[in-house]
Amino acid sequence: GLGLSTKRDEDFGAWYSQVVVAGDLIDYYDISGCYILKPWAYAQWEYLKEFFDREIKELEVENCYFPMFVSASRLEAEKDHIEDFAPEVAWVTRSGNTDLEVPIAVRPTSETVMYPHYAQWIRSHRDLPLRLNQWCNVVRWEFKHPTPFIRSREFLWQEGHTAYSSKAECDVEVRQILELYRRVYEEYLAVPVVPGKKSEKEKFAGGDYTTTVEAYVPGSGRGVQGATSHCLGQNFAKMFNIEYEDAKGGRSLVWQNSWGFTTRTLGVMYMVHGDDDGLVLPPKVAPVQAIVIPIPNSKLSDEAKQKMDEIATGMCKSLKAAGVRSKLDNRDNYTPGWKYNHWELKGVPMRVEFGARDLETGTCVIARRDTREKETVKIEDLTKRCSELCEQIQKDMFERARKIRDENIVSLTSWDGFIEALDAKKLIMTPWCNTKDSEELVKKKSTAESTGGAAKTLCIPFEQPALEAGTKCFITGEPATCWVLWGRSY
Ligand SMILES: O=C(C[C@H]1NCCC[C@H]1O)Cn1cnc2c(c1=O)CCCC2
Ligand SMILES: [Mg+2]
Repeated sequence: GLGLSTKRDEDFGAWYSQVVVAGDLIDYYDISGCYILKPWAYAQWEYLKEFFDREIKELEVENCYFPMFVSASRLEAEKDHIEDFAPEVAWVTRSGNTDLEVPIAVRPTSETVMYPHYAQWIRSHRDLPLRLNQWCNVVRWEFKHPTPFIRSREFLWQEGHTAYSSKAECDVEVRQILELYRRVYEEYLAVPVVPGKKSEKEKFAGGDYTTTVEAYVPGSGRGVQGATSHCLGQNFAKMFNIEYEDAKGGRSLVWQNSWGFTTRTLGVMYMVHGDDDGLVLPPKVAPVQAIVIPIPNSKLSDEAKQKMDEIATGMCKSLKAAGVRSKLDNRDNYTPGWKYNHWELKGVPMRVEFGARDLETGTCVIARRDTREKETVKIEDLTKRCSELCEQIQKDMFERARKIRDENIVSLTSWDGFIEALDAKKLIMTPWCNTKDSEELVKKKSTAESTGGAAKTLCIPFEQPALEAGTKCFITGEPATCWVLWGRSY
């Protein structure tokens, strides 16, 4: 289309940078790694937020808001894992011309902000479970190349932080939340994900175990961590002394979870579904699902043109009444061609073309953005058809993405072909002995034997293929204990 000068298969990174601007999602900002979320993108974040917020409230989670500033003493309370993140922490060191006595950190995540207060609030088993969530921004001064939505120095997310009296309750909730993340991707963003457990090397170091939903970006062949739900065990309870008097009068430490998803979800969706004409939005998150474009021609009398506008306005009204988010583009300062290109760049799922001839025949044309198929319908059938198409397009986009994802996962039982598969933009399932050393070895070998970047484990899928007794780990030859999914990743 007019807006994109780079084709997706030519240079995926350049294509993506253009498509997020041409689709009117973001504007660049004068501070590196920061982006402006324009209304077209923010509305999509709101759809995801609306769904997830409603669902966690069903799980009796309550929203709250904690300060974005963290004292150095609190931030450094969790020595072990903070040090390898330290370079990412942004600090406020002065106000006006006056240096602060003690620098203050900007939250990169809120465990250390919240948990000293959890320790104050949780005294008795009657104070449990405590389930809080906040929708907010966080700042991480990343040094890797920033990518809109995927990696930015400030991003929006929700972070849930819960405390229970038993590990069993944590284990249940971890998976309930992970299922909600799967639904965010598969039911709203039409992006298939692999739910699974992170390896010891890849998990959140401060926690007990990490579960994740992993997506696949065909354009780059990379895996991407979609959202994470961690069981923290009692690690933070020990650190912050979050203990309570249990029913028998004894003292116990709480068990905790923390879970988050971010605006990265949107970037993954744009990468998976976008094409050379721009964004392709799944109807569930499309701010406009049907754009109605009347195409008057010069031969029409004024009253005929007036009639067309009235009918087109009526179409929008009827679509809205049926729950289809529609908009009328009858601006007289743009040509139909310009409008087609404009709304294709923005990824609007359906375009309704209404021309002079349609006025006589009482028809209009629906053009699908995903398949580009066109169909002529009677105007009285338009609303019903668009409602049906919203569901059909959502389903078709998901199935198409799943087929492509499945075609790009190969299984290997030895190192042979591993690098070739990575270079062919594949993800790789292998039998594995599940040790940190073997994962380090794969990272080292994949760095040494290719220029495309190291491979890491994305997750140990909960859905495990059969593992024949005696199967060997693909890299160490030791007995394999599971199948694991490898890939280059964002
Ligand atoms: O943020 C988490 C764990 C947890 N935080 C709450 C939401 C879910 C989950 O992401 C891990 N983590 C990632 N990145 C960083 C930190 C960190 O703790 C701390 C310092 C800066 C960078
Ligand atoms: Mg990070």
